[in-house]
Amino acid sequence: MKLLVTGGAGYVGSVTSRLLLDAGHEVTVLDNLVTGFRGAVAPDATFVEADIADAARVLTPGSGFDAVLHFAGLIAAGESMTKPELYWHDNVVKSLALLDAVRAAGVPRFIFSSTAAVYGNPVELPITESAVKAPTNTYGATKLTFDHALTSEAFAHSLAAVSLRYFNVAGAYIADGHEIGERHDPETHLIPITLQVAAGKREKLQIFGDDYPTADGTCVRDYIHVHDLARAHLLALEAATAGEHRIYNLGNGNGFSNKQVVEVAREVTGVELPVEIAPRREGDPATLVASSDKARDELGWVPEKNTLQSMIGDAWSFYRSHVA
Ligand SMILES: NC(=O)c1ccc[n+]([C@@H]2O[C@H](COP(=O)([O-])OP(=O)(O)OC[C@H]3O[C@@H](n4cnc5c(N)ncnc54)[C@H](O)[C@@H]3O)[C@@H](O)[C@H]2O)c1
Ligand SMILES: O=c1ccn([C@@H]2O[C@H](COP(=O)(O)OP(=O)(O)O[C@H]3O[C@H](CO)[C@H](O)[C@H](O)[C@H]3O)[C@@H](O)[C@H]2O)c(=O)[nH]1
Repeated sequence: MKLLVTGGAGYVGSVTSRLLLDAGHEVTVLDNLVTGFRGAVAPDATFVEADIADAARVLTPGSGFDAVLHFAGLIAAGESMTKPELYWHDNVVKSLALLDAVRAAGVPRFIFSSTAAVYGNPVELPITESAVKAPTNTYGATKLTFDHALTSEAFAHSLAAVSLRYFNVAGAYIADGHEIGERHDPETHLIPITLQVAAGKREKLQIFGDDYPTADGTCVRDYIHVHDLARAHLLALEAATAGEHRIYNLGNGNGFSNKQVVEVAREVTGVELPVEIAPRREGDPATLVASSDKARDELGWVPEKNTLQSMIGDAWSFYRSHVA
């Protein structure tokens, strides 16, 4: 297929581009590099440095794209509480402009990076796709809003839309001579921050809150290896059906507390990581654990790298050779 990958200079988009290219697809990456890196774009993809709001430059009528995979966006849940306007603009206003361009160019399929953050504090665990959606942060609210836009787009204009609701993405793609991993600046995610401490780039790790209603008082998250996540996009492309908006949770169904993540990072890196308990971060739900049964049943998706050891191990390997 001829594919447009927005956000292909970022973490998940660059790994997925690699798998798409290796599967024989033709990939154009569109990214404005606001948080991404030119060097992360797959060398055998065509690169267009542009904003998604200007996607019509690439998605011209007759351009013949078979699908858009939309990874571009702002992703820091904490920042979305202090600078919400940035999130509404990038994740909704500009994403709607992208959708206009998709419609005008007649692109039949659209795969969207949605998030576990749409659910907020779950009423029941594990979280299924039909669970109550009550985001506790602006980031999740913007992603849910665009999910709604896709539902109406599929219904009204026969788009084959798929939203993949990722839980916490971790690890690096390390295969066939490629090493592609997470590189956010500033970094806000727990695992790479832990690795920065292990590498001596930060003095200590702050754990945001230890008074949550969880076994050890710290937040619990469901981590998914980026390689498994990228594979789900290839399956979603195959499954996308005109006039339907399909939605799938992608996680492992296992929750790990922030303290457990630190313990495994200590094992993997061999470094005694100094930790300080800090106040809660605004907008953080206590526990997020996925049910991915629907993705398993309908897409045939089975996560293969589902231990924290493998995720933190791959992230550490990438970090030492490419970031530190
Ligand atoms: N990383 C996670 O844990 C996680 C979890 C759930 C969902 N997601 C979603 O997955 C997607 C990718 O996440 P990531 O971790 O790879 O993020 P990332 O920050 O590494 O990549 C995002 C990319 O989008 C680009 N971008 C942002 N706004 C743009 C715009 N207006 N026009 C063009 N390019 C733009 C950035 O330059 C960057 O390269 C995001 O939509 C995010 O919300 C990520
Ligand atoms: O220095 C830090 C950084 C994070 N945390 C904690 O670690 C947990 C995980 O936080 P991350 O920032 O790594 O990830 P989030 O759960 O906030 O969010 C991530 O996963 C979500 C889905 O669950 C979203 O989609 C989002 O894009 C992505 O940032 C949270 O309890 C957070 O408070 C710390 O204690 N210290």
